[in-house]
Amino acid sequence: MISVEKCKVVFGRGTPLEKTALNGVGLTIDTGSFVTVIGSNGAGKSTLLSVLAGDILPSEGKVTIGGQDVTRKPTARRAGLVARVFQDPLAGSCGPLSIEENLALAYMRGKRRGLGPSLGGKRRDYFRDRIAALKLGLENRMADRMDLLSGGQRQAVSLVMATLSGSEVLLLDEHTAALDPGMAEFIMELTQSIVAERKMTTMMVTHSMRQALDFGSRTIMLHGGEIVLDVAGDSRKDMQVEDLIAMFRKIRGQTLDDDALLIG
Ligand SMILES: Nc1ncnc2c1ncn2[C@@H]1O[C@H](COP(=O)(O)OP(=O)(O)OP(=O)(O)O)[C@@H](O)[C@H]1O
Repeated sequence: MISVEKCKVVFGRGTPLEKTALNGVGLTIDTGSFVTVIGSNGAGKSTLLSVLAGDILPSEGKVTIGGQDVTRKPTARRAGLVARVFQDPLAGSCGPLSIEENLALAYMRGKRRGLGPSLGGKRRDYFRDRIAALKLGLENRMADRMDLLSGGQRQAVSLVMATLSGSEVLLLDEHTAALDPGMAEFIMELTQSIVAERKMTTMMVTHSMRQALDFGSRTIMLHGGEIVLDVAGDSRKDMQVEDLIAMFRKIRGQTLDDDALLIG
């Protein structure tokens, strides 16, 4: 289970540019559930994922993952618990290293051993099998540098990487936004099968209302660093994109002029 209690993140505190990115966010996510996160630009979505990943430590509040208090633990100390896939296919993997080396690094996340044992024969076969399962032909390119792959291929490998260290939490930060529609669809299918198979607790940030409703079982909306909407169950099942926008307007009492929210 993930638990976020009264989390506050303020950037540039005490300066003219001070910005409260998260304003006392509270959230509990059951183990194995898939939550989609929407909200206009600057709402605090990436900041929330960063707080869960440990890239940003909140100034107030508490974060618990799988019963462990990780509030003050930086990324490296929760690496075995949380995996993240970014919008930019170049982020989250190492371009100059081969596919195989990237997989080995991902496998070692959160473990206290050198890289050597992770590239032994058995492990190599396992990595190759996992990449072959993508059906992109990348199993024949295991020694190729990651930066030779297309954006979609790289996101597919990144998703496999996210599953290798046994992390229980998967954070997806607009991970299909930079892909063409066909590849985005493929990556979402892959995401769903990985999440279902590995039973990872998943949070997916998206600007697509369609994606937000089509995937997962719960949708939260952030605005101004606060959760302004949290829908699941029957009230979400028959919800349409238009309903979501109407709810947003009702809650905030303002018009929604962010076209990005309507995409998809
Ligand atoms: N490192 C930082 N330094 C200063 N301000 C920041 C920093 N990171 C984020 N912010 C600000 O905090 C607010 C929340 O940013 P965040 O990236 O979480 O929004 P978001 O909902 O992910 O937006 P987008 O959809 O545009 O990616 C924004 O006003 C942003 O400019």
